Amino acid sequence: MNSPLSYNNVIEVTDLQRAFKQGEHEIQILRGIDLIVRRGEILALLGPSGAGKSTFLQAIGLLENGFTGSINILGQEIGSLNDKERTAIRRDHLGFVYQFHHLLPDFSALENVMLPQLIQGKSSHQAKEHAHFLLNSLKLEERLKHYPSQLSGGEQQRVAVARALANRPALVLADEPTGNLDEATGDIVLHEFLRLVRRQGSAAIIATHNMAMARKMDRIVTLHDGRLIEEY
Ligand SMILES: Nc1ncnc2c1ncn2[C@@H]1O[C@H](COP(=O)(O)OP(=O)(O)OP(=O)(O)O)[C@@H](O)[C@H]1O
Repeated sequence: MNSPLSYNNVIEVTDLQRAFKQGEHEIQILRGIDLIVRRGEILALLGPSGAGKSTFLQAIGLLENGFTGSINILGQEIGSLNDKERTAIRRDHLGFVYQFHHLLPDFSALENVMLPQLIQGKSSHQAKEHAHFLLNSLKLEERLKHYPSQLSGGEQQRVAVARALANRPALVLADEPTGNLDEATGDIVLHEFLRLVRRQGSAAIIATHNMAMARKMDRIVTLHDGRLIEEY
């Protein structure tokens, strides 16, 4: 079997479908999504509210079941894996940033960024060094010992970005990562997020309503009527 590192495509999605029961009815939200993302590519995911962006990100982030179609991550067909193997893929190859940061409140900024690395098996020394590096690059060197409640919204979201990148994932999934911030702060955080993602060579799919930022990414895809349309 090839190692995940030998694959050029980080993810291949084929005919992904998802329906939800709403009362008596079944509503088809994703109607057959096809998408290939290559290593290092950064995609903006657009679409009106309710189009299914979060549903799509949850499916390809292996956070939800109930889908049909195929998801292949670094050459591994997800449908053929057991729960333990899926968890390992999430831990080793995927990073997540949400609209609300979901930081652990009783852990400092530094500890929040160390934790995923410790779970992956890095030594405390390695994890600390890399967390320092990420938080310094996000201009949080003065905030390492602060707890989330002692940080501003923009700072909390920058810690969440550092945490998502801590294990150098091949693919970062971000669901409106700056949706909770004012526009100016959101622009700064998204700008720094993109810079770090590019520097470490991760691919990313970023759901956003910020068109100006979307134009700075490599590709723009829009969810419309349950399908993905590529904008050229
Ligand atoms: N668990 C669920 N049960 C029933 N319907 C659901 C469920 N999750 C999502 N939906 C429906 O699926 C549709 C798509 O929701 P989703 O959150 O994916 O949209 P979105 O594009 O991310 O929207 P927004 O930009 O507002 O976050 C919505 O109509 C929503 O009501």
